[in-house]
Amino acid sequence: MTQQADRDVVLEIRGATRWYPDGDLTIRAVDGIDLTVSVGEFVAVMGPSGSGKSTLLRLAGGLDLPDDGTVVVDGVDLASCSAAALAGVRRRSAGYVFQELNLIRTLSLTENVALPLELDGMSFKASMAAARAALAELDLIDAERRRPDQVSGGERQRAAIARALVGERRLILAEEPTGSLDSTTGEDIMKRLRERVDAGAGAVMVTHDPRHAAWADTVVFLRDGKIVDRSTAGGGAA
Ligand SMILES: Nc1ncnc2c1ncn2[C@@H]1O[C@H](COP(=O)(O)OP(=O)(O)OP(=O)(O)O)[C@@H](O)[C@H]1O
Repeated sequence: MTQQADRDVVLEIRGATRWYPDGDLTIRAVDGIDLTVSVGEFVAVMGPSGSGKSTLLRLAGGLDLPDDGTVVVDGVDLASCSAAALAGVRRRSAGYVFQELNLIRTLSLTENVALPLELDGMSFKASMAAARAALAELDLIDAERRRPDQVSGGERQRAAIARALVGERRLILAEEPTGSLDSTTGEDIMKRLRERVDAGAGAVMVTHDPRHAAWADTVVFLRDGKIVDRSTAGGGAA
């Protein structure tokens, strides 16, 4: 692999295993998973309830650490990080779109998107400028001064994607990002996410909806914590 190719890898998971005690038994929520994601690559994760999708996403974002195996985000091995360094990776490298979005209700969309940068020590002025650029990429600049409850559900989703990818971040981890949106708005969100990935990010998205998975390049299917199938998807091609 060339150095250039190495730099394009934003997520490298090797043999990741995460287990939970369950009485006398052990639940292997994630059981020896390998997954590599590069810039420009969109991976959808599907599988039945309890198959390990959320656990895998949490490991990828450093919200949880594996009991075995390695997770490398943007060249940083998360196991070697202190708690502070791990928080830094979450602010600088990997952005998470939670199902419930977690936008702060009292802040404008720009302030919401700027927040991770400000927390990372960037000046107010520079972080607001970067937030506006991230909002503009998702066609939200006209709504930048509004608060989350003053915009549509689709606009809130787009703002959450902008926040996940503001600044230098190149990895977006999304949990069913279309939530309760109607199907037209849901498709629009997928299209935006696809465009943002094509512009220079890697994405891993957990979804139950095959129409949304069709926007990905690769779909991985989990069962009992293992990848049981990988297939090539349409990447959004009509
Ligand atoms: N904190 C925890 N403590 C104990 N068991 C857990 C914990 N988190 C997850 N599990 C178990 O690990 C397995 C995988 O859970 P996970 O939430 O990753 O599945 P999922 O595929 O995301 O499910 P769903 O589609 O229902 O959200 C399940 O058996 C679950 O009960």
